[in-house]
Amino acid sequence: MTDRAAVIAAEQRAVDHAYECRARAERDRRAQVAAPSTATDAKAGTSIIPDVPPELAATGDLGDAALVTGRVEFVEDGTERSLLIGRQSVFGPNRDLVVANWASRLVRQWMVATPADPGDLLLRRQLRCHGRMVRDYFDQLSVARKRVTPEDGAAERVEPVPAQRSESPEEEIERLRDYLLDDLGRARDGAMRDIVETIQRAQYLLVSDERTGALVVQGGPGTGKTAVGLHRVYYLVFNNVFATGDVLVVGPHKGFLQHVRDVLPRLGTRGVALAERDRLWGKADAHDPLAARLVKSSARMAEVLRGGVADFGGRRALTRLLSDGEFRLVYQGVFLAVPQAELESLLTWESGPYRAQRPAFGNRLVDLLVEAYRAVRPGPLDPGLRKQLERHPQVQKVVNSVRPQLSAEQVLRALLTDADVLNRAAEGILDDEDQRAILRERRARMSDEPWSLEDRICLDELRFLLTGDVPVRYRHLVVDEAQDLTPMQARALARRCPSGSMTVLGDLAQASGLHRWDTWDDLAKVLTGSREWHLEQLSVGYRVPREVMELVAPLATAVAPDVVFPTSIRPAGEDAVTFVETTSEDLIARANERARALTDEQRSVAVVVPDGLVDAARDGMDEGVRVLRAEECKGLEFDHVIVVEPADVADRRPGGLGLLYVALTRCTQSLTVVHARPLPRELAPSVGKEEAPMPTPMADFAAVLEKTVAVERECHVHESVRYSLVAELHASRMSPDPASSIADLVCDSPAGRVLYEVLGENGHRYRAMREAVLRLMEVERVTGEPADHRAVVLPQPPEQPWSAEVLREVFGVSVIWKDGTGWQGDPIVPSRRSPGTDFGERGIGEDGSPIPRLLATSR
Ligand SMILES: Nc1ncnc2c1ncn2[C@@H]1O[C@H](COP(=O)(O)OP(=O)(O)OP(=O)(O)O)[C@@H](O)[C@H]1O
Repeated sequence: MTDRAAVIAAEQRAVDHAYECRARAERDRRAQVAAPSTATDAKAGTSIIPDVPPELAATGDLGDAALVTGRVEFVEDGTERSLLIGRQSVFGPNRDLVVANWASRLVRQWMVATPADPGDLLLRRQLRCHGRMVRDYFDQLSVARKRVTPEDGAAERVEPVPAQRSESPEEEIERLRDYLLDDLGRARDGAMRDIVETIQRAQYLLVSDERTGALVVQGGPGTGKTAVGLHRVYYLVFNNVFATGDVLVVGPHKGFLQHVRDVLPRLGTRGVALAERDRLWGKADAHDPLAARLVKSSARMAEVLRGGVADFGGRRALTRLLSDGEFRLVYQGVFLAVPQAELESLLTWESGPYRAQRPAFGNRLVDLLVEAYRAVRPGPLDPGLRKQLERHPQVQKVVNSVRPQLSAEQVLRALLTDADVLNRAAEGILDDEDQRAILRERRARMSDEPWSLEDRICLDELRFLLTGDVPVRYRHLVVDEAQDLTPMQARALARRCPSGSMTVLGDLAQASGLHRWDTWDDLAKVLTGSREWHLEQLSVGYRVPREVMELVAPLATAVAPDVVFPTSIRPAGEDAVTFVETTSEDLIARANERARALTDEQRSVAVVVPDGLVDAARDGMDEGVRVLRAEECKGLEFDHVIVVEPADVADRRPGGLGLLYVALTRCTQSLTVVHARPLPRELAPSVGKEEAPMPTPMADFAAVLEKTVAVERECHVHESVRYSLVAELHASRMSPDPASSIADLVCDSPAGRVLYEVLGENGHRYRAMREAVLRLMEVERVTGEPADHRAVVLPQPPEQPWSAEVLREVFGVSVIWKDGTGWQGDPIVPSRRSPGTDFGERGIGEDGSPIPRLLATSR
C-alpha cells in the first residue's frame, strides 16, 4: 500500500466511526430524549470540548452530501489530539465530540489559523468524500511540531512551531489550485451548492465575522460573495446570534432566488426568508419612463415626500382658516385668542412620525387656550376644562386643517398629479425638468391610480413618515447585488433592519442600476444610518476562466476603476473565448448553432441577449436552450455562455457597461460572443482574433495607451474636466490640442509645452494622482514629444491636503483643479521656451494662476 493509500485507509476508518456514531445517536434519540450532562471522557482520543450540546446536534438528512469534510490535529494540554470536521456535529457513545460542525466557534480557530500563526493547530486536512467513502485528501496546513521535555520531570509536551513567514494569498491559491479545480470543474446544473468542503480562509473569516454592524463584501464576479453571505447566515444561526426568523435574504430577481434556495436548507437551516428585491414593496402595476424612475429613486425624493406631507395643512392651511391673523373662540363666556404667529411656531416638525404631530399640535394649542382662559378667570382649574377645549369644534377644525389625517397614497397622488403641490414640496430640491419628469395625469379615483415600482417605494417611505411603522423588521439582513440598490431602496431596507446588522454583498464594477454608488461608504451610510460597518474584499475568482477575465478587465476598469480586479483561479482553457461575427439578421441563428454545438447532457448553456432581441431569441432558439435578458443573469452561472450583440447591452442606459460585464462573467467553461455591430471598445478586440504583428514594443504599448485613453473618455467626469480646461485655456488665448488619441491635452504656452493628464471620478485621491504621473511619463515617451511642464488635472480638490505638494516636490509635476471660485493649484511658471514656440513679446501671467495666461490682448 502506498503512503497515500494508507492515509486514505486510516481516514476511512475515522469516517466510518463517525457514521456509526451518527447512526447510534439517531437510534438513541428516537428511543429517548437524552438528558444534558457534561462530557468528560477523553478515551476515544478526540477532543472532548462539545461544539454544541449533544442533544442539539443536527440529524437532518444529508442527501448525497458527505458528513465529513476534513480533519484537524491540534495540541490540547501538551498532547496531540484529532477531530473530524463536517456538516453536522456527531457525538460518540461517551458524549465525546467525534465530528465538529464546520461552523462552530471551536472549529473557527483552526479554520483561520495560518502557518505563521497556527495557535494550537498542527494539521488541517481536507477530505474529499463521496458520501461516506473517502476518495482523496489534501493537507491545507501542516505545521512542524516540536517535543518539549519540561525540566521538572513532567510528561513530554508537543508544541506547534510557527512558520517564519506568512504565505501570501497568491501562494496559498497556487498550492490549493489543483485540489479546488476538481470541485470547480463540476458541471453547473443551475442550483448553487454549499462550499463547506473547500471554503477558503479569506471566505471563512467573513462567514464567521461577528463584529456588530454591517459587513460589506466587495468582490468581482465569481469570488464567492453569495456563497459567503449564505454560509454566514448559517454560521450566525448555528451560533445562536440570530434565529432563522430574524433573517431576511434579499436577491436581485426570481431566477437568483431559485439558484440559491437549496443552499441554506442543505447546510441545515430552514425557515430563512428569501425575497426578490423589487417585490419587497408590493407588486408594481405600472412602469415609469427612465427620467421619472431616476428622479423617484433618488435620495432627493425622500425630501420631496416629506415636503409633500408638510404641504397638507401647515401654514398655508392656517392662513386660509384665520382670515385676520388670530385664532379665536368663546368658551363659557370667555373670549380666548391666540395669534397666528404663535400657532405657526407650533408647526415645526423635526422628528418622529407625522401621526404624532397631530395630538402634539392639539395639546399645545389647548395649553395656550387654558393659559388665556386663566388670565381672565384665575383660581382653581376646572378639571374638565382641557377635555372640553380639546373637543371644541373650532379647536378640532384647526387641528384637522393644519394636521389633517393623511394616507400615503393621498400624499403621493397629490405630488405626482398636481404641479402646484409638487412645486411647493420640491422647491430647491428638484428643478423644473425633474418635476416635469414625474408629473402625470390624475386618475378619476384614487383606486385607479397606477403605482410603479418606484412609486411603491415612495409609498413605503411615506407610510413610515406618516406612521413610523414598517411592514416587518428583521434583526439581520443579507443584501446581494447591493451595488444596484437605489437610494430610496436602501432607505427602505434600512427601515426593515433598524439594528444595522447586515451582510451587504456586491461589486461596484457590476453596477447596472439606476443609481451609481462611487464608494461603498456612500451606500453603507444610508443602509446603516451611519452606524458601524466594515468593508472587506474578496479577490480570488472561482467561477470565470482566466482568459475571459482578461477580456473583460477593461470593462471593469471603465465602470469602477478603484475596485480590486479578481485573480481567476481557473487556468485559461484553449477555447475559453470565441468571437462569431455575423449579420444582424443571422445573430440568433448563429447563437443557436453555437448553443447546439455546446449542449451536452452534462453542461448547462445560456444565451444572454439584449432586451431588444429577447422575443426573437425565444422564438428562434432550439427548445431547451435557456435564453436570458442580460438583467436576468445577475448572480447566476452556467458552464457555457453565449452573449449576443454586446454593443446593444453596453448601450443600455444607465449602467450598460456594468451590465455587459455581468453578462460576460457568467460562465465556468466558455464564453462565445456573437455580434453584428462592432464590439464595444472596452472589449479587447484582439482576443480570439488574428492580428497583424506590431512592429515594435513601443507601438504595441501605444495601442494599449490608446485603448486606456478611449475608455477614460467614456467617463463624463473626465471629459467635463478636460473640456473645461480646454475652454479655460482658450479663454486665456492659448490653443490647446485635445485631439491626441494618447495625450489628454497638450498646450504650447509662453511657459513652454504643457502636457496635461486629466483624471475622472475619484481622481482626487493620491493613488490615482500618482498613477497619473506615471501615465504622463509613458505618454511623453510614446509621443516622442518632450514637455516642459507636466500637470495632473483633478476633478475636485485633492483628498489629502499634502498630495499636491508631494507630486510637485517628488516628481516635479503640477497639480491643478477647478473649484467654485476658479482654477486652483500650482501655477505653471516659465521655464525654458519649448523649441519652435514663438510667443514674441507676450509673456505669461505671473499672478499665481494655475492656467498659463497670455498677457497680450490678442494674438
Ligand atoms: N471556496 C470555494 N470552493 C469551491 N467553489 C467556490 C468557492 N468559493 C466560491 N465557489 C464557487 O464559485 C462560484 C461563484 O460563487 P458566487 O456565486 O458566490 O460568487 P459571487 O461573487 O456572488 O459572483 P457574482 O458577483 O458574479 O454574482 C459558485 O459556483 C461557488 O460555488
